[in-house]
Amino acid sequence: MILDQAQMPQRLYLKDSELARYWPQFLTREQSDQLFERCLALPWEQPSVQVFGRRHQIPRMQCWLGEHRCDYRYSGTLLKPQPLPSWLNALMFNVSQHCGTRFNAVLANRYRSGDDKMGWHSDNEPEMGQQPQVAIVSLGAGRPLQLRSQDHQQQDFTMPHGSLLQLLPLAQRQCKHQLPARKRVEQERISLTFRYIIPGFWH
Ligand SMILES: O=C(O)CCC(=O)C(=O)O
Ligand SMILES: [Fe+2]
Repeated sequence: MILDQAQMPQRLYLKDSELARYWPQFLTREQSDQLFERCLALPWEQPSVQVFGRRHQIPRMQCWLGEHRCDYRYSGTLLKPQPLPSWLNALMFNVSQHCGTRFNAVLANRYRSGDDKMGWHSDNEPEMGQQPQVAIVSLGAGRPLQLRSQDHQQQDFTMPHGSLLQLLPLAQRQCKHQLPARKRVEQERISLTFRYIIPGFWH
């Protein structure tokens, strides 16, 4: 993997193919602070999911929001979207323009401390279509997001307050990513992971 940091956005390549685009300072400090405060008031939940036949609570909080009929199937449960508040809709439009694609839903994740985390996965559920699109806006504590290819090359993104990371469809096909625990982090982190969902896929 090669990260080209010469221009904005920074671009990550695997051989000749682009995997990701990274804007370390997408939002200003003021915008990021205001967004973080607004996100705290979202209807957060900590659902239980079934993994290999056992139920357990996910190690973070989450909230699924989106346009009409953008249901998301996640570890055996079907998430119905909460309506998008106007400030989040405006951010989704802005992120869509930067990424050159259209998002219509967002999975918000809240890591209450460094103990909360998300394990290795790809975001390629069938309702995301053949070219799964995800872009992540990070707020609060800086926590590294790790991207690893099938042949175990790895790139870490530091994801500071107000940064944006676009994972291109190839990154979901060829790599996995995770947000590991960071024992010494006490501050909260919130990520807004914008996605495109085929409306009505599960109807
Ligand atoms: O919190 C993050 O930055 C990553 C979240 C993620 O990978 C996801 O929601 O699928
Ligand atoms: Fe993900």
